[in-house]
Amino acid sequence: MSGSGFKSIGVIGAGAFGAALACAAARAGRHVGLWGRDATAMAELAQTRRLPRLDGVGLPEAIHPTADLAEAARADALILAVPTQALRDVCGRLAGTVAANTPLILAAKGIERSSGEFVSQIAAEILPGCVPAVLSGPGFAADIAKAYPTALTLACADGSLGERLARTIGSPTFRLYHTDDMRGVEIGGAAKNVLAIAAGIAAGRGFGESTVAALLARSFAELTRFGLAFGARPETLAGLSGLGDLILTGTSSRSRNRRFGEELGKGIGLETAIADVGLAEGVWTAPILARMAADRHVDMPIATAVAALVAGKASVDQAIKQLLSRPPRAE
Ligand SMILES: NC(=O)C1=CN([C@@H]2O[C@H](COP(=O)(O)OP(=O)(O)OC[C@H]3O[C@@H](n4cnc5c(N)ncnc54)[C@H](OP(=O)(O)O)[C@@H]3O)[C@@H](O)[C@H]2O)C=CC1
Ligand SMILES: O=C(CO)COP(=O)(O)O
Repeated sequence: MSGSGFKSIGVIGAGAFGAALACAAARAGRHVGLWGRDATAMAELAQTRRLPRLDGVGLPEAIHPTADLAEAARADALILAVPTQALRDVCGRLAGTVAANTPLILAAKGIERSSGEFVSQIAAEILPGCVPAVLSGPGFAADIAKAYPTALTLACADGSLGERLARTIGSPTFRLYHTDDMRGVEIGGAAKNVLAIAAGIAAGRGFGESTVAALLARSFAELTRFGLAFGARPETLAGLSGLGDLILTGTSSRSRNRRFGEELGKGIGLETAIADVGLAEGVWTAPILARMAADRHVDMPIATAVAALVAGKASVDQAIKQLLSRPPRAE
């Protein structure tokens, strides 16, 4: 099933999502180089061909694990699947290695906390000769690796290139919708992580599903207000990468962001919760998201409460009291 997409893909970042996207690309008939920074771990993966982080899924034959960045970068298109706060550094390491006009599919979900830049802005700044695209939507890495039916959105300013990229890594079980609204797709992925922390806090604190549902509906209102203020299209925000991913992340304890919130809700301290769940992008995006919203006078009480919590400026009880003291207004 190799279709009319690009022949080879380099996946930069061999964590859960990078490995899952490598499996998807291999399933779509591509030759895949999978780069990870830990040479020992990559050699072990090449030998065992098992992905313990993804419930032991086997590594398809078409995937070549490597710790040589230049080797993985010699591909028709790249997928960048490192954490948002590491993206600038990794793009810098790719500069001088990656060929001009290479499409870069950005898979991280966050906003850079030092600059307030979205992932496509970071890539455009550090690798101006490449063409950014953004992949986001509801899909846990393990589900994608196991070829459970999933649907995500791939955004690229050049619509025909976006469609070609979607054909390159998409398949009947990895359904990729396409759009040219990159900003909308990257905002959905970044904001939903922060808002899912709030849903987790409510669940962890022992409140029922009614509370979580109300919180998620008001979270979606916040995500939409923020997105519109930053140039996103409403249909993108209401689609897979916005509402779709907010539903998945805000309701499933398999989400690290939601689990981080659950731990805080149960009274576990910040540092312990961070260590327990691993990468919860919302922890790092919350403060900058709240600041960007305040600068544009966008009302985001839930995201702002999460930002105060992760900065250690409010306790869970104080944040809840603050939210519940807001007068209900016209919906
Ligand atoms: N997991 C999921 O279900 C999904 C994740 N995403 C997004 O994908 C991104 C990555 O998440 P995920 O793969 O789950 O996270 P993981 O923690 O599983 O993996 C992150 C990977 O990035 C590597 N890494 C971290 N910092 C650097 C750096 N400075 N240079 C090079 N490599 C680095 C890590 O290497 P090392 O192991 O050596 O530390 C690790 O291999 C996040 O933005 C996340 O929101 C999106 C959709 C689904
Ligand atoms: O983005 C995700 C699913 O779409 C994964 O969520 P977590 O990063 O919270 O685990």
